[in-house]
Amino acid sequence: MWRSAISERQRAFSKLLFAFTVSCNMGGGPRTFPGGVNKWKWKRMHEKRARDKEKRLLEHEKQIYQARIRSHIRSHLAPDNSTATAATTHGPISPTDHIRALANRFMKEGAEDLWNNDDGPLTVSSSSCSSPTRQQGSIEAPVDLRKLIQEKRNPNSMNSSGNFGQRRGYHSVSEVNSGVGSSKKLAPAGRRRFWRNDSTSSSESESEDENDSRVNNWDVRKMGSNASLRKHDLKRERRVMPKPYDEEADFAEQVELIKYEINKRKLKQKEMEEYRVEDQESILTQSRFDECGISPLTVKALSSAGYIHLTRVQEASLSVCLEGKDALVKAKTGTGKSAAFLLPAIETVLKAMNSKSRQNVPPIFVLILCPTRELASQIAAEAKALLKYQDGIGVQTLVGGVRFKVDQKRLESDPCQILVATPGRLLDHIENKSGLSVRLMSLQMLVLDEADHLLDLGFRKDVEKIVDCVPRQRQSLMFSATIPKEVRRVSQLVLKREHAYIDTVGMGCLETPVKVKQSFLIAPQESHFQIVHHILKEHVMQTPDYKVIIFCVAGMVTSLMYQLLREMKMNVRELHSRKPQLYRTRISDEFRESKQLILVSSDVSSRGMNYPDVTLVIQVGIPSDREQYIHRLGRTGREGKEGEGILLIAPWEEYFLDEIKDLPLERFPFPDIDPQTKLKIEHSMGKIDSDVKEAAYHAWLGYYNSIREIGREKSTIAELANRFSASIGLQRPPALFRKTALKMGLKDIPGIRIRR
Ligand SMILES: Nc1ncnc2c1ncn2[C@@H]1O[C@H](COP(=O)(O)OP(=O)(O)OP(=O)(O)O)[C@@H](O)[C@H]1O
Repeated sequence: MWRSAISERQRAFSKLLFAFTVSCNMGGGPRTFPGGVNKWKWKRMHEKRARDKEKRLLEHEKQIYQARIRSHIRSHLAPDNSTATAATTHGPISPTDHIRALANRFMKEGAEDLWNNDDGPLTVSSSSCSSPTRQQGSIEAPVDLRKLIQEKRNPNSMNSSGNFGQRRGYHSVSEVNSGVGSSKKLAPAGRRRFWRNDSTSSSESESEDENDSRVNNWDVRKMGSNASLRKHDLKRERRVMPKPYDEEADFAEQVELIKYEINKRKLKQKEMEEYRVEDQESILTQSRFDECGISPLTVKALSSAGYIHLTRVQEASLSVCLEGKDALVKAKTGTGKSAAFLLPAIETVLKAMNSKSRQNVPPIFVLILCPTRELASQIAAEAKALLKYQDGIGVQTLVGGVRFKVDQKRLESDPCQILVATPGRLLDHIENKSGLSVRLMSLQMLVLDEADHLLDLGFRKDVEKIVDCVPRQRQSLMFSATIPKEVRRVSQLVLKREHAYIDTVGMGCLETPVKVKQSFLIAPQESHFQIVHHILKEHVMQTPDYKVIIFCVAGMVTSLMYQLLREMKMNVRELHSRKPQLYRTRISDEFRESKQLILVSSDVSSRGMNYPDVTLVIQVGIPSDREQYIHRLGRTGREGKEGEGILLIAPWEEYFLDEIKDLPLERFPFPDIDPQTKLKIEHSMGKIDSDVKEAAYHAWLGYYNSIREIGREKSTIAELANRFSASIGLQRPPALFRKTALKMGLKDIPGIRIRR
C-alpha cells in the first residue's frame, strides 16, 4: 500500500516534472540548475527527495494509526470506564473517527502490515495477575484484529493455524495456479479486493498506464510485510486497490465487529472466572456416564449409586484407559480415582469374557494392588457396587490377616475375574504355588492404586516380583493423589514407555482440596495430649455431626492416644496394624457409617480410605513426608466438601513446615487449657497400663529414628524420646533389646537403655 500510494504521488510529480522539462526543452527555462547539475540529475534528485519525504510521512501516519488503534482497544478493555471516557472526550476528533480517517487511508492494500507479529495486536496476558486492574482486564488471548476482519470477510476461510501467511488467508500465486482449488475458491471473498483473480484483473490492468507497470495496481509484491515475514515468505502475488467507498463501510463494520468481539470475550472471561470458582468447589464435570462408552449395565449401576456425571479425573482418564493405553494418573484426594480405574477394569473383563476361549483354570483378568487391607476391601466393595447388574463377574480380595487356607478355598469356589490384593499376601500366594500364578497368566490389566506408595522402598521389591509374574502383554494403570518425581522415574517398572501421564491437579496448583482449612500448631511435646483433648472438645461442641480422625506417628502411640481419650470420656475408636484384622474391619466399617465419632489411627487409614463427611483431621507429630501429609489431610474435604486439618508438632519438628510451605496452612491459635483439665489428663494418663506406654515409647523412638530428614544426631533423638517417655508418665525410659538397638543403630547411644 505504501509503495502504491507513493507511486501515485510519484507519478503526479513525474508528470509535473515532465511538463516542466518539456517546457524547458522548448526554450522556456534554464538548461542548467543550481549547483551546475543538469536537468535530469536535478529531476532525479527531486524525485528522490519527494520519495523520501513521502516515506517519512507515511511512516509517521502509520505509527499514529497503530497508536490510535491500540489506545482504542485499550479503552475498551480497560475495566475502569473512566479511561474509556477520557479517551472518547479529549481532542477535536474522536478516536473512532480518527481511526476511521486513518483507516481510509491505510486500510487499503497492504494495510494488514499494521498488524504483524512484532507491532501487531494488543496482547493482554491472562497470566499477569499482579495488579487487580490487569486481572480484571485480562483476556484469554490477544484480540487479533486481522483475524477478526478476515473472519468477517470470509468466515469459511479462517485458519486458526499460527502460520502467519495462513492466518492472513493469503494464497500464493503458485498455490492458486497449481490447482490446489481454483483461486476463487481459495482466496477469501474479502481478499478479492486486494488479491485479484486473473479474469477480473486483466481488464483493469488494461486501463492502467502501461509504462508505469512497476507502480500500478497490479504491482507485484512480497506476500506479507517485511516486518512480519522477513525472509520467510518470498512468494509473489498481485494485488489491486479496493474501492474506497466499500472500504469505508467495511471499516466501520470492522470496528463494530471488534467492539462486539471484545465485549464477547469479556463476558466469556467472566463466565470462565465464575466457572473456575465453581470448578474448585465441585469435582464433577458436565460429561455423563451414559455418553462415555461403557456398558449400559455399568451405567445402570452407576446411576443407582448416584453417579451421573464423571468427576474431573474420570473424564480425563477414562477414554485413555478405555483405549487400552497405560496411564499414570494424578488427582486430588477424594475425587473419584477408584471409579476411574474400576470402570475400565470392568470393561476389560467384559471384553475378555466375550473374546476368550474356554480355559482350564478360571482366569483373573484384572489385578488391583493397594497398600492396605482396609483399602483393598473398600475397592472391592466399590467394584461390586459397579457390577451390581453384571452377572458372573466376581471380585475378591487377598489381604493379610486372613488365614491362607481360607483365601485359597474362597478363590477356588467363588468367581474372581477381578482380584484386589495387598502386595505381601499376593506374593505369599504366588510363591506358595497355590495355583494363582496360572490364573494370573490371563491377566489383561494391572492397577496400582496409591502407586507412589507401592513404589516406595517398603513395597517396591514385592511389586517388582509381582510384575515379573504377570504377562508383559497387559495394560497397566497407576493412580495416586501424589506422584513425586522419583516415582515418575521408576514408573516404568510397571508402565510401558509410551504411557499417558494425566495430571488433573496441574503443575504448581494446590495439591490439597480447596475447601479444607489447614493450620499448624507448634507446641512442646509434653502438652500434645492436652492440646488434642482441648481441640476435640471445642470441635465436638461446635460441630454437632463431628467425625474426626487423629493420626499418630505409630501404632502403639495411636493406642496410647486412644486409651487416654477414652479415659477422658470421649467417643473414640482405634485403628492400627497391631489390632486383629476382624477388629480392624469392624472399626473401619463402623467409622464409615457413623457420625459423632473420633477415630485414632496410624497411617493404615491415611491413604485411599473413603470415610464420608470427616469434619476434622488432626495430625499429631510430623508425617513421614509431604505426600503423607497430603493423604492424611485428604480424609476430610472429600468430593469437594468442606473440612479442616490441624498439624500439631513440637518445636524441633518445625523444619517440616518447609516441605509444605506451598500449602495454605495458617497458624492455629495456642489454646488456653485450664489447670483443672490438665490435672484430669494427667490423672487419666496415670491410669493407663505401663505396657502400653512402654510400647508407645518404643514405637515413637522407632518412627523418628527412621526419618532421615530429621537430620538429627541419634543422641538427640534418644534425648527427645526420653522426654516423650517422661511426658507420658514413665519413671524412666524403657530399655531396648540389644538386637533391636543394634538394628536401629542405637546401641551405645547415650540415653538409650539396653535390656540385660
Ligand atoms: N462420578 C461420581 N459422582 C459422584 N460421586 C462420585 C463419583 N466418583 C466418585 N464419587 C465419590 O467420591 C468419593 C471419593 O472417591 P474415591 O474414594 O474414589 O476418591 P479417591 O480419589 O480415590 O481418593 P483418595 O486419593 O483418597 O484415594 C467417594 O465417596 C465416591 O463415591
